[in-house]
Amino acid sequence: MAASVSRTIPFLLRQQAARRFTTATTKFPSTTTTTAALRTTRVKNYHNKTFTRNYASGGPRGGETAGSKNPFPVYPLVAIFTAGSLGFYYLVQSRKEPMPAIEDPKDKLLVSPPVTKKPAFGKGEASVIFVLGGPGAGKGTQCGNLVRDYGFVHLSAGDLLRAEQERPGSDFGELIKTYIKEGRIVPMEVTIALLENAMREAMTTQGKSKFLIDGFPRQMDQAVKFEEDVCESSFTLFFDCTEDEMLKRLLNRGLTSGRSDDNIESIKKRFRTFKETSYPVVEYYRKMDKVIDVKAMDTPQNVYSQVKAALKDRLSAEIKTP
Ligand SMILES: Nc1ncnc2c1ncn2[C@@H]1O[C@H](COP(=O)(O)OP(=O)(O)OP(=O)(O)O)[C@@H](O)[C@H]1O
Ligand SMILES: O=c1ccn([C@@H]2O[C@H](COP(=O)(O)O)[C@@H](O)[C@H]2O)c(=O)[nH]1
Repeated sequence: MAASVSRTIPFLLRQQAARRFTTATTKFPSTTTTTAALRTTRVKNYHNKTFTRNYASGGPRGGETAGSKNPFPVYPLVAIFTAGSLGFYYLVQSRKEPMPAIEDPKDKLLVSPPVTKKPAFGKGEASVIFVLGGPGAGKGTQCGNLVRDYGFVHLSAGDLLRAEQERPGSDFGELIKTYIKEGRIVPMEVTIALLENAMREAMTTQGKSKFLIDGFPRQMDQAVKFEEDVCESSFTLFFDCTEDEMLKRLLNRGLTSGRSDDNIESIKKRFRTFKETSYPVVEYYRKMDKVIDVKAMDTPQNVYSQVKAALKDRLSAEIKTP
C-alpha cells in the first residue's frame, strides 16, 4: 500500500503539470484522429507549433470532447489517490502496537503494609518492669526485696542463660558459655525465648503476672523485639552506680559466686559492653519518660527505701503495697 502511494504522488504532480499545459493549449485549436487502440491528438503549443499526442485508448473521456480543457482522467485518479491514502492511513493505524498501560507509581505499594502483630501477653494479662544498671550495681539484690514485699516474679536474664548453659542437651550451652565469659550479648532470639517461656510458666503454674525482668534488654533491638513479641514494659528501674564501686562489689562477689565472669578481665569487658550497647536502652526509655532513677551507691537498705518510694505512686495503680 505504501509503495502504491509513493508511486501515486509523483504521478499526480505530473498530472498537475499536464493540466497547466493543457489549459494553455486550449487557446489553440487541436484535431483528433482515433483508431481502435490509439488515439492521436494534434495540438498546437504556445508557439503555435503543431505536435502530436498519443493516448493509449479511447477518446476524450468523462464527458470531455476533443479539445476539452483536460486530456487526463483527473477524477478517477483523485478518487484512487484518496482511497489509497485512506487505506494507507488505516493500515498504519491498525499496525501500531497498542499503547502499553503506564502504571501510576502512586498505585504501586513501595513498602509492604505493616504487619500488625500482637505481643504474646497483652496489658491486661501481664505487666513487666525492666531492671537495668551496670554489672554489680545491685539489681539482683533489690529485685529480691521486691519479690519478698510485692509478690513479683523475678526473672534475671543472666540467670536464665546460665541455667540454659548448664541444661543437658542444650543446643546453646557452648555459645552461652563463650558469650558470658567475654561479656558479650547472647543473640536475642535465645534470651527472648527463655524469658517468654519463664513468663508463661509462672503465669500458668503460679497464676502470677507481675514480672521484674532483670538485666534485660541489654541492646536496643532486644527492647524493640521483646515489646513487639512478648509484652510491653510498664517502665524501667535504673540503678546508677560508678564503675569503681561496681568493680569492688563484683570482685568481692567473685570470691564466692563461682561465676566465670566475676574476674577483672571479664568485668572490664562487661563495663565496656554496658556503656556502648546497654546504656542507650536506658536513654531510649528515658526519652519516653519511662525511667525511674535510683542512686545505687548507698547501703542496700537505703537503696531499697528509694526504690519503694519511687515505685509507690507508679505501682499503686496496679499492685497493692503491703
Ligand atoms: N548497695 C550495696 N552496697 C554494697 N554492696 C552491695 C549493694 N547492693 C548489692 N551489693 C553486693 O554487690 C554484689 C553485686 O550485687 P548484685 O548481684 O545485686 O548486682 P547486679 O547488678 O545484679 O549484678 P550483675 O549484673 O552482675 O548480676 C553482691 O555481692 C551484693 O551483695
Ligand atoms: O539479656 C542478656 C543478659 C545477660 N547476657 C549475658 O549474661 C552475662 C551476665 O549477665 P548478668 O545480668 O550480669 O547476670 C552478660 O555479661 C552477658 O554476657 C546476655 O547476653 N543477654
